[in-house]
Amino acid sequence: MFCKFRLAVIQLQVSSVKADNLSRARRLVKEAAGQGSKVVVLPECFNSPYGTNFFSRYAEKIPGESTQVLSEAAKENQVYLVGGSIPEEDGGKLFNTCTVFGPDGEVILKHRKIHLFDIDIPGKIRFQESETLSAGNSLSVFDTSFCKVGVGICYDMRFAELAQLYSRKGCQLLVYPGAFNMTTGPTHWELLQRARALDNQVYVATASPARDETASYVAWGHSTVYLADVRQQIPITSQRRNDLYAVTSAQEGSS
Ligand SMILES: O=C(O)CCC(=O)C(=O)O
Repeated sequence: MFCKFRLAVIQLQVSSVKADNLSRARRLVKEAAGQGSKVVVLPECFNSPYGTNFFSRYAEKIPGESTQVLSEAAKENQVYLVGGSIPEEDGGKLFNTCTVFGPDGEVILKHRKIHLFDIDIPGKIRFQESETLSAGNSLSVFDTSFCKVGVGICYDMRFAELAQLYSRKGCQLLVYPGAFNMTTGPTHWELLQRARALDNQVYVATASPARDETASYVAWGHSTVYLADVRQQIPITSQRRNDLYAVTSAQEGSS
Protein backbone atom coordinates (compact mmCIF):
# COMPACT_ATOMS: atom_id res chain seq x y z
CA MET A 1 0.00 0.00 0.00
CA PHE A 2 1.21 3.50 -0.80
CA CYS A 3 -0.96 6.55 -0.10
CA LYS A 4 -0.18 9.99 -1.37
CA PHE A 5 1.33 12.30 1.25
CA ARG A 6 3.57 15.33 1.47
CA LEU A 7 7.11 14.91 2.75
CA ALA A 8 9.33 17.80 3.88
CA VAL A 9 13.11 17.80 4.08
CA ILE A 10 14.48 20.53 6.30
CA GLN A 11 17.86 21.91 5.25
CA LEU A 12 18.57 23.25 8.71
CA GLN A 13 21.09 25.93 9.54
CA VAL A 14 23.17 24.30 12.28
CA SER A 15 25.24 26.49 14.60
CA SER A 16 27.35 25.73 17.65
CA VAL A 17 24.50 26.76 19.96
CA LYS A 18 22.44 23.65 20.63
CA ALA A 19 19.42 25.53 22.00
CA ASP A 20 19.22 27.58 18.80
CA ASN A 21 19.42 24.45 16.64
CA LEU A 22 16.60 22.86 18.60
CA SER A 23 14.32 25.89 18.46
CA ARG A 24 15.00 26.42 14.76
CA ALA A 25 14.21 22.77 14.05
CA ARG A 26 11.02 23.02 16.06
CA ARG A 27 9.89 26.14 14.20
CA LEU A 28 10.57 24.61 10.79
CA VAL A 29 8.79 21.35 11.62
CA LYS A 30 5.76 23.47 12.50
CA GLU A 31 6.08 25.41 9.25
CA ALA A 32 6.35 22.19 7.21
CA ALA A 33 3.29 20.73 8.93
CA GLY A 34 1.42 23.97 8.31
CA GLN A 35 2.06 23.40 4.60
CA GLY A 36 0.52 19.95 4.80
CA SER A 37 3.60 17.75 5.34
CA LYS A 38 2.90 14.46 7.09
CA VAL A 39 6.49 13.17 7.19
CA VAL A 40 9.28 15.61 8.07
CA VAL A 41 13.01 14.89 7.88
CA LEU A 42 15.82 16.75 9.67
CA PRO A 43 19.52 16.52 8.71
CA GLU A 44 22.36 14.49 10.13
CA CYS A 45 23.79 16.09 13.27
CA PHE A 46 21.02 18.64 13.43
CA ASN A 47 21.71 19.71 17.02
CA SER A 48 25.50 19.97 16.84
CA PRO A 49 28.24 20.98 14.42
CA TYR A 50 29.47 17.94 12.48
CA GLY A 51 32.98 16.85 13.50
CA THR A 52 34.69 14.26 15.66
CA ASN A 53 35.83 17.00 18.06
CA PHE A 54 32.22 18.02 18.72
CA PHE A 55 30.53 14.65 19.25
CA SER A 56 31.41 14.08 22.91
CA ARG A 57 30.61 17.69 23.87
CA TYR A 58 27.14 17.59 22.31
CA ALA A 59 26.32 13.96 23.06
CA GLU A 60 23.13 13.14 24.95
CA LYS A 61 21.35 10.13 26.31
CA ILE A 62 18.19 9.04 24.55
CA PRO A 63 15.70 10.05 25.83
CA GLY A 64 17.26 13.46 26.50
CA GLU A 65 16.91 17.14 25.79
CA SER A 66 16.95 16.93 22.00
CA THR A 67 14.71 13.90 21.64
CA GLN A 68 12.24 15.52 24.03
CA VAL A 69 12.00 18.49 21.65
CA LEU A 70 11.55 16.11 18.69
CA SER A 71 8.84 14.18 20.47
CA GLU A 72 6.93 17.36 21.29
CA ALA A 73 7.35 18.72 17.77
CA ALA A 74 6.00 15.48 16.27
CA LYS A 75 3.01 15.47 18.62
CA GLU A 76 2.18 19.17 18.39
CA ASN A 77 2.19 18.97 14.62
CA GLN A 78 0.80 15.44 14.17
CA VAL A 79 3.64 14.36 11.87
CA TYR A 80 6.06 11.49 11.55
CA LEU A 81 9.36 13.14 12.40
CA VAL A 82 12.64 11.60 11.24
CA GLY A 83 14.87 13.41 13.68
CA GLY A 84 18.01 13.65 11.55
CA SER A 85 20.71 12.47 13.86
CA ILE A 86 22.38 13.50 17.10
CA PRO A 87 25.52 12.34 18.87
CA GLU A 88 24.21 9.80 21.38
CA GLU A 89 26.00 8.61 24.52
CA ASP A 90 25.19 5.17 25.83
CA GLY A 91 27.25 3.01 28.16
CA GLY A 92 30.38 5.11 27.66
CA LYS A 93 30.16 4.83 23.86
CA LEU A 94 29.12 7.45 21.32
CA PHE A 95 26.85 6.78 18.35
CA ASN A 96 25.50 8.83 15.46
CA THR A 97 21.81 8.18 16.04
CA CYS A 98 18.55 8.93 14.28
CA THR A 99 15.32 8.77 16.25
CA VAL A 100 11.93 8.67 14.57
CA PHE A 101 8.71 9.81 16.25
CA GLY A 102 5.10 9.11 15.36
CA PRO A 103 2.31 11.74 15.30
CA ASP A 104 1.53 10.83 18.93
CA GLY A 105 5.05 11.85 19.98
CA GLU A 106 6.15 8.29 20.76
CA VAL A 107 9.55 7.14 19.56
CA ILE A 108 9.08 4.44 16.92
CA LEU A 109 12.65 3.84 15.78
CA LYS A 110 16.26 4.39 16.78
CA HIS A 111 18.85 3.93 14.03
CA ARG A 112 22.52 4.09 14.90
CA LYS A 113 24.64 4.76 11.83
CA ILE A 114 25.90 1.36 10.77
CA HIS A 115 28.69 2.42 8.39
CA LEU A 116 31.05 4.90 10.00
CA PHE A 117 32.46 7.58 7.70
CA ASP A 118 36.18 6.91 7.56
CA ILE A 119 37.80 8.31 4.45
CA ASP A 120 41.13 9.84 3.49
CA ILE A 121 41.36 11.71 0.21
CA PRO A 122 44.85 13.27 0.26
CA GLY A 123 44.80 17.03 -0.01
CA LYS A 124 41.00 17.10 0.11
CA ILE A 125 39.39 15.52 3.12
CA ARG A 126 40.26 13.17 5.93
CA PHE A 127 37.45 12.18 8.26
CA GLN A 128 37.49 9.29 10.74
CA GLU A 129 34.22 8.93 12.60
CA SER A 130 35.50 5.71 14.13
CA GLU A 131 38.04 7.72 16.17
CA THR A 132 35.16 8.69 18.44
CA LEU A 133 32.00 6.85 17.36
CA SER A 134 30.87 3.25 17.53
CA ALA A 135 28.75 1.71 14.79
CA GLY A 136 25.19 0.53 15.20
CA ASN A 137 24.32 -3.03 14.32
CA SER A 138 20.72 -2.99 13.17
CA LEU A 139 18.73 -2.41 10.02
CA SER A 140 15.98 0.14 10.65
CA VAL A 141 12.52 0.09 9.14
CA PHE A 142 9.34 1.78 10.37
CA ASP A 143 5.73 1.79 9.29
CA THR A 144 3.60 4.84 8.68
CA SER A 145 -0.03 5.05 7.63
CA PHE A 146 1.29 5.88 4.14
CA CYS A 147 4.09 3.41 3.45
CA LYS A 148 6.99 1.55 5.00
CA VAL A 149 10.21 3.53 5.40
CA GLY A 150 13.88 2.43 5.61
CA VAL A 151 16.40 4.64 7.41
CA GLY A 152 20.13 5.12 6.97
CA ILE A 153 22.48 7.94 7.91
CA CYS A 154 24.70 9.62 5.31
CA TYR A 155 27.56 7.18 4.56
CA ASP A 156 25.02 4.32 4.94
CA MET A 157 23.66 5.50 1.57
CA ARG A 158 26.79 4.26 -0.19
CA PHE A 159 25.95 0.64 0.61
CA ALA A 160 23.59 -0.67 -2.04
CA GLU A 161 22.89 -3.90 -0.17
CA LEU A 162 21.22 -2.02 2.70
CA ALA A 163 18.84 -0.23 0.33
CA GLN A 164 18.10 -3.51 -1.45
CA LEU A 165 17.23 -5.21 1.81
CA TYR A 166 14.98 -2.33 2.81
CA SER A 167 13.17 -2.53 -0.49
CA ARG A 168 12.79 -6.31 -0.12
CA LYS A 169 11.24 -5.68 3.29
CA GLY A 170 8.60 -3.60 1.54
CA CYS A 171 9.94 -0.07 2.02
CA GLN A 172 8.76 2.34 -0.65
CA LEU A 173 10.64 5.28 0.79
CA LEU A 174 14.26 5.40 1.93
CA VAL A 175 15.36 8.32 4.08
CA TYR A 176 18.96 9.35 4.65
CA PRO A 177 19.73 12.34 6.86
CA GLY A 178 23.21 13.25 5.59
CA ALA A 179 26.00 15.80 5.57
CA PHE A 180 28.17 15.26 2.53
CA ASN A 181 31.04 17.68 2.02
CA MET A 182 32.51 19.91 -0.66
CA THR A 183 34.63 17.06 -2.08
CA THR A 184 32.29 14.05 -2.22
CA GLY A 185 29.12 16.14 -2.35
CA PRO A 186 29.42 17.39 -5.93
CA THR A 187 30.57 14.02 -7.24
CA HIS A 188 28.38 11.51 -5.42
CA TRP A 189 25.52 12.98 -3.37
CA GLU A 190 22.95 13.18 -6.15
CA LEU A 191 24.29 10.16 -8.02
CA LEU A 192 23.96 7.90 -4.97
CA GLN A 193 20.36 8.94 -4.40
CA ARG A 194 19.49 8.32 -8.02
CA ALA A 195 21.25 4.96 -7.93
CA ARG A 196 19.40 3.80 -4.81
CA ALA A 197 16.09 5.03 -6.25
CA LEU A 198 16.65 3.50 -9.67
CA ASP A 199 17.90 0.10 -8.51
CA ASN A 200 15.10 -0.38 -6.05
CA GLN A 201 12.28 1.60 -7.64
CA VAL A 202 11.62 3.52 -4.46
CA TYR A 203 11.53 7.13 -3.35
CA VAL A 204 14.75 8.38 -1.75
CA ALA A 205 14.87 11.48 0.47
CA THR A 206 17.92 13.17 1.96
CA ALA A 207 18.20 16.10 4.35
CA SER A 208 21.48 17.98 4.76
CA PRO A 209 22.50 20.82 7.05
CA ALA A 210 22.59 24.12 5.17
CA ARG A 211 26.01 25.01 3.82
CA ASP A 212 28.04 27.21 6.16
CA GLU A 213 31.32 28.31 4.59
CA THR A 214 32.66 29.31 8.01
CA ALA A 215 32.15 25.88 9.63
CA SER A 216 35.07 23.51 10.18
CA TYR A 217 33.17 20.93 8.08
CA VAL A 218 31.40 22.57 5.14
CA ALA A 219 28.27 20.60 4.22
CA TRP A 220 27.35 20.28 0.56
CA GLY A 221 23.64 20.92 1.23
CA HIS A 222 21.34 19.96 -1.66
CA SER A 223 18.67 18.06 0.30
CA THR A 224 16.72 16.13 -2.29
CA VAL A 225 13.84 13.79 -3.02
CA TYR A 226 14.23 11.26 -5.82
CA LEU A 227 11.71 8.98 -7.37
CA ALA A 228 12.00 5.98 -9.62
CA ASP A 229 8.32 5.09 -9.84
CA VAL A 230 8.31 2.79 -12.81
CA ARG A 231 7.48 -0.46 -11.08
CA GLN A 232 4.73 -1.39 -13.54
CA GLN A 233 6.47 -0.40 -16.73
CA ILE A 234 9.88 -1.88 -15.91
CA PRO A 235 9.12 -4.87 -13.68
CA ILE A 236 12.61 -5.71 -12.45
CA THR A 237 11.20 -6.95 -9.14
CA SER A 238 9.53 -9.92 -10.78
CA GLN A 239 12.34 -10.37 -13.29
CA ARG A 240 15.03 -10.92 -10.66
CA ARG A 241 16.92 -14.21 -11.07
CA ASN A 242 16.62 -15.31 -7.45
CA ASP A 243 17.86 -18.68 -8.62
CA LEU A 244 21.22 -17.09 -9.50
CA TYR A 245 21.84 -14.54 -6.75
CA ALA A 246 20.57 -13.24 -3.43
CA VAL A 247 21.14 -10.36 -1.04
CA THR A 248 20.69 -11.57 2.49
CA SER A 249 21.03 -9.98 5.89
CA ALA A 250 22.83 -11.56 8.80
CA GLN A 251 19.80 -10.40 10.79
CA GLU A 252 17.26 -11.99 8.45
CA GLY A 253 14.39 -13.43 10.38
CA SER A 254 15.32 -11.58 13.54
CA SER A 255 13.78 -8.24 12.65
O1 LIG B 1 30.12 9.37 1.88
C1 LIG B 1 30.47 10.55 1.86
O2 LIG B 1 31.12 11.01 0.91
C2 LIG B 1 30.15 11.50 2.96
C3 LIG B 1 29.62 10.79 4.15
C4 LIG B 1 29.44 11.66 5.32
O3 LIG B 1 29.66 12.83 5.30
C5 LIG B 1 28.91 11.08 6.55
O4 LIG B 1 28.72 9.86 6.63
O5 LIG B 1 28.66 11.84 7.49
